[in-house]
Amino acid sequence: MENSIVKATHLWHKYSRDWAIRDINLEISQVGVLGLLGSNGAGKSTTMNILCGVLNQTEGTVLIDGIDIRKSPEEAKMRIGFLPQNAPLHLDLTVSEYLTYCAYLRNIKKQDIKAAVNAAMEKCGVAHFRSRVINNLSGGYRQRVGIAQSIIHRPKLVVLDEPTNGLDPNQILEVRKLIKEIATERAVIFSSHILSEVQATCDNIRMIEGGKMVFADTMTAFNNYISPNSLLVYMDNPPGTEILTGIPGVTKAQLLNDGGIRLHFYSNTRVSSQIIELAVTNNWQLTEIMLEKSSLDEIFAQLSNKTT
Ligand SMILES: Nc1ncnc2c1ncn2[C@@H]1O[C@H](COP(=O)(O)OP(=O)(O)OP(=O)(O)O)[C@@H](O)[C@H]1O
Repeated sequence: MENSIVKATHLWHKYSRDWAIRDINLEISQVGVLGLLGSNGAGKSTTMNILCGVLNQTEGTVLIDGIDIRKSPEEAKMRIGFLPQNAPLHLDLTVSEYLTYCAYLRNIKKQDIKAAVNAAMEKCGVAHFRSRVINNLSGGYRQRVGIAQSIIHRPKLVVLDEPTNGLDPNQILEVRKLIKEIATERAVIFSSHILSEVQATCDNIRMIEGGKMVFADTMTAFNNYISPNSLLVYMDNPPGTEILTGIPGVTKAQLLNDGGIRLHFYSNTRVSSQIIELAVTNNWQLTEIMLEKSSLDEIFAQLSNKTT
């Protein structure tokens, strides 16, 4: 049987007194993007640094392509590309000088360096800036160069720690597109504290909160899990709550102080269209209807409670 690209088992880490991460397990066997979502201080960077062998875990094991990163770090790290939160760029070098330097550090054979640098520049869309000093590139292009250094040795796993942080909306879209492209050939782990960012980029999601893994599944399962299950309705001529709770799928109708009604319903039921149809038929004079979405904090809280 083929080895998993990465398999982390029972990872615990303590910087000083408190545990920064507790019993994190993670396995990737396929190419694609896995999103590591968590609020600030949740433990994402700690996990990523351990996966990349930059930080030694207090407990647990990390296997990269079956190789224990603590026992055979050089061999394991040949299979990993890493873009830490602060990209390790040399601002005074040109793009091609910097990537050539990275290729040397990655022990690429001398005769193969030029081709490796060209391939990484092409893939990341920076070939036309090969002679430009990195200091003179925009944030988005610097991040592309950071991603280029992470794939220069064609690793099986690329780990990107908050790669879109600090970029403007257009740059974010471009970097997301690039991440998806590089993930067609390898496994990519991508961290963010922004839910929409992970939703837009990832096939699978792992959520960390308070150092613990609180959700591990596909993005589709996550979206189903967090799909809204309440809506707010405002009507000038509302019916009694007993009529509303009689609508198939509605579990509870709650009168609000501002005159609105909060309707709770089972997910996957088409309650809003039923309300609209009934309001027209019965002259309830519907003025406003909107789905209520949980905030990320609420989702974290729900998931954390579920697992503790
Ligand atoms: N070098 C360190 N020494 C002591 N504590 C640390 C160190 N680095 C991180 N921590 C603590 O470990 C916990 C997890 O931090 P970590 O940086 O892994 O979180 P994160 O999810 O990456 O957050 P952010 O998005 O803010 O970087 C936090 O409580 C943090 O304060």
